[in-house]
Amino acid sequence: MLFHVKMTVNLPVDMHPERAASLKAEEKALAQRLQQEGKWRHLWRIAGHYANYSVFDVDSVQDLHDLLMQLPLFPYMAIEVNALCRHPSSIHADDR
Ligand SMILES: O=C(O)C[C@H]1C=CC(=O)O1
Repeated sequence: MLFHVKMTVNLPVDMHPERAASLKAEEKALAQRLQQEGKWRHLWRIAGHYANYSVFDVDSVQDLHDLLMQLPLFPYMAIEVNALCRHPSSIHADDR
């Protein structure tokens, strides 16, 4: 199942810079692992924002929820989820 996810990061202004750097490093490591595993299919920065558009390929809504909740930056993100299905005019056979 494919999901389009928007994540907007809002770190507290008073968060210690070392804590912020540590969370970002943990997030990056997990994000890259999930990309290598094929679960995090796309990761795009939204220009001008500390936010991203992502596409996840997971087995269920529960899997998506569990994945998002384990992200180190999860407590500091506003997350919007949209489920995707195949468009009848798409020429890409790997859409699903
Ligand atoms: O930077 C972000 O958009 C937040 C988050 C998503 C992946 C990652 O490494 O950090």
